[in-house]
Amino acid sequence: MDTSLAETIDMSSLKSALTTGSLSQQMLSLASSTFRLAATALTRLQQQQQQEQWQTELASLAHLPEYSLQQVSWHDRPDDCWIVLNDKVYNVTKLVDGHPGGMEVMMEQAGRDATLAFRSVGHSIDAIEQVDEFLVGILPEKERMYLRSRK
Ligand code: HEM
Repeated sequence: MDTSLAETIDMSSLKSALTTGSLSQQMLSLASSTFRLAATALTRLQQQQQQEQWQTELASLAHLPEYSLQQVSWHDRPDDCWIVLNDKVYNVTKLVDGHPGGMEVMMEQAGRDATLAFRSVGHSIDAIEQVDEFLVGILPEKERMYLRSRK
């Protein structure tokens, strides 16, 4: 093959490879920006939904008395046992004896915030629904970690 023809072919295939490469890079970068935008929008939407859910829950709890963590800590005996779950205060005295997970685990949490301990057990839906019957109050706003009002 004549050298100048070979050079022309190589140059044109190189040019096309480069053009195709940069085009696919641009498409990749566009796709990744779109994905990032969609992910950000989804996160915002989830945060907004979570806020709305908290607002609704807060409104339904407005009638409850507020008890501070210090007040809850005074109820740390088997015959007077309170715990905090998700910023809400529960008088679980009647559950202590009959708790399916045992009295000891319950007493380890007596008078304390038991949110993480309760969650880490992986209680059933039934157990989570049962919690409501022991509800007696809510933490004051400055001590809440989950149920915050919109600022
Ligand atoms: C109002 C509060 C609570 C209620 C109504 C409750 C209810 C229950 C129920 C119904 C079960 C049987 C298993 C299930 O259905 O998930 C259970 C198991 C258990 N609970 Fe609770 N519980 C409460 C608080 C706690 C707390 C604060 C702890 C502390 C770690 C705890 C630790 C456990 C453990 C270790 C088991 C055994 C899990 C197993 O055997 O797989 N529970 N609870």
